[in-house]
Parts: sequence; structure tokens; C-alpha cells
Amino acid sequence: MKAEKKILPDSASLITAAAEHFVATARAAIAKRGVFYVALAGGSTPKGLYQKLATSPYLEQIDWARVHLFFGDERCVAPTHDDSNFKMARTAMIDLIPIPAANVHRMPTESGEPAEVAKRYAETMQTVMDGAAFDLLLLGLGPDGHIASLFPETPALDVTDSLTAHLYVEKFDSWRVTMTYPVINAARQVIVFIAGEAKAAIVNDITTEAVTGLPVQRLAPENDYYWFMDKAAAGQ
Ligand SMILES: O=C1O[C@H](COP(=O)(O)O)[C@@H](O)[C@H](O)[C@H]1O
Repeated sequence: MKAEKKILPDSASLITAAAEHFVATARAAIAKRGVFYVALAGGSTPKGLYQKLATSPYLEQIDWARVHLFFGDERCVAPTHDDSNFKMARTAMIDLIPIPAANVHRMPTESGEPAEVAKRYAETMQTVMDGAAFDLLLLGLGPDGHIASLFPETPALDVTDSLTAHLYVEKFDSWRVTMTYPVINAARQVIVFIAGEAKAAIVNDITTEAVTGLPVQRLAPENDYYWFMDKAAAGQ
């Protein structure tokens, strides 16, 4: 399925559009099913969106007690480490919104080896969601075409029998845990959130198909699929 592209003039309007979209998606899910399951992206790009969601008028429009926050991927560091995706989201948003602590499901990176972290997180997803699909799964896009921590030429790309996978990323000399394609593709809505000039080259390579087979190109969402971009990332 091809993504519907939403291209906003600049970073501020991208963040506003994405925040409005997030709120509308959360409200619709809660109205229909009484709960909003969302998986957050890490890295630096979504930070402005998370900060926005923690402010008026977005903050008050969501019944946060009915929201369950998960993470699409995590770096295998302590939750207080500057590289932690959880720490980024916590400082930008989680500490500032009235969400019950029990509804914040971070990857338990302190609980052991990466394989154990991945296994435990899959168990948490199963226990909390009981097979339901994510209402919204947010992804970033790396300059090498990775999404979540599905990096090019890693075995995690081929994992289809588990909700999560662990992998070693050579270029960062670090271990990661990631949700797998079956989870991502089954989400009711997938958004790839892309901002800034630094992403223009990879976006161009993907849209012109100058390269093929990158992790982002292997996505096959079964439901709604959007790319939210600013003009700088879109190369306009
Ligand atoms: O390593 C990661 O990279 C991607 C993209 O990050 P960005 O800083 O370029 O926005 C991110 O989506 C992922 O969660 C993160 O762990």
C-alpha cells in the first residue's frame, strides 16, 4: 500500500498538523473502543510533536487515562540515559500529561540481555493489548532508510514469528530492541514522521526508487498509512 503524503510548509506547521491528527485519532479510538493504543517513535524528530501534545489545547482534548503508550523501538541503555527513546518521550511529554504510570509501557532495558528485553516486551504487549492492533504507530525515518530499529541488512527484518526482535547495530556499536513488521503492518494507522533538510536525500531516493529494498520500503501497512513531512524533508 502506498503512503498518503501530507506535506506541510515548515516544521511548526508539521508539528501542529501531526498534533491535531494525533488528537483526532486518539479521540476516535476512545469513542469507538474505549482505549487508544499508540506506539511512539524515538530519535529526535518527534520531540516537538510530543512537546506540543503536552500543551494546551491538545493536552485537554485527550482522556489520557484511556491511553496506553508503547515504544516502537528502544536503544539498550538505562531509561535515564540520554540515548534512551523513553527518556526523550518522558521529558518531552510523559512527565507533563495526566497519564497513569501503569499505562506507560517502556521497554525494560535494565532487565537483562537484549533478547530477554525483547521477550519481556512482547509479553507486555500481549498481556496489555491481548492481540489488539495499535490504533496509531508512529515511526521516524533514518537517513539509511531504517524505521523503528529495523535497520538495513539485519536479521530483525525477517522476524515474523514474534512481536519484537533484538539486534546489534554495527554502525552505532549498540544493541536495539524493535517491534517487527507484522506488528507495524497490522496497526490501524501507521505514520512516518519526517522533518528537516537532512532527510531530503533519503526521501528523494525512496520516492524516485533510486534505491529499493530499504526497511521503510518493505513496510506493507494493512490499513491507513501516512507520511507527514515538512517541505524541507520533501525536497521542495
Ligand atoms: O535510532 C532511531 O532512529 C529513528 C530516526 O531518528 P531521527 O533522530 O532521525 O528522527 C527513530 O525513529 C527511532 O525510533 C530511533 O531509535
